[in-house]
Amino acid sequence: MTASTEVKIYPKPKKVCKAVAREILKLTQDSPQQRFDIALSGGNTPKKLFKILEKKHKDTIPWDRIHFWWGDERCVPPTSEESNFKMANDFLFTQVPVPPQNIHRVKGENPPEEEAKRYAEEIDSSLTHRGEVPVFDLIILGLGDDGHTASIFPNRLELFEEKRNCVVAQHPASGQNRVTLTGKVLNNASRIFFLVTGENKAMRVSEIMNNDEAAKLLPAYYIEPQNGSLIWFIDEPAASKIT
Ligand SMILES: O=C1O[C@H](COP(=O)(O)O)[C@@H](O)[C@H](O)[C@H]1O
Repeated sequence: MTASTEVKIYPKPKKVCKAVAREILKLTQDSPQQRFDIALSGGNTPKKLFKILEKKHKDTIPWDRIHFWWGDERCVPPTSEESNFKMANDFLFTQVPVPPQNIHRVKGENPPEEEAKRYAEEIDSSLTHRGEVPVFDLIILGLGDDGHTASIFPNRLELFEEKRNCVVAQHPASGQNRVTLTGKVLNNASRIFFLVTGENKAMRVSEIMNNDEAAKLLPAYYIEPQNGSLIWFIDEPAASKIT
């Protein structure tokens, strides 16, 4: 964790998600006329965020200017309960006026390697670049219990040196294929928000925040935007072991 990293702690997951939703509103309103590219995280944590975006900001966020992407996706059909797209579709895209052409999903039903290549090309042809690396305006990340982020797992730390935008990675326990952005794309974002809630994340959060030796094995520790900002939005249970 560097000195420029901000850490915001809230009593409950709902407050965490309300704060992130307000930031998204502000960021998108502050860039009038421009498109705004957001990469979403998967897993369970963003569900509350999607509900709040719909409930509180349906009429105020300029949905037509936001393009939605994913930091990672499970290689499953879009109808699967495990699909990160399905979660966002059920709780956000079917509830707010996002133009369908602004939704850039990873096609989890395609052969994984082909899809990683196709998604990398779609990113390259749609986003602006800094150097040769695409720039997301905002990437929202989660933290797995094992310290993974996006689908960069602890056994794949070399993905922070990878030259491609996207690769296929396997979940270490289930072997499930995932398509994930690589470290160079994550760390080239203009902003990264970590959204972390729950006591089960407390140990990993404390290792990262305290710069413990153990953190060096955790992919989330290597999230450090080179030309952007990093904010951790955490609830009190997840922050409870920070010393
Ligand atoms: O597998 C995944 O896990 C992480 C964390 O998920 P959560 O359920 O603990 O919120 C998530 O950020 C990642 O995108 C996802 O595919």
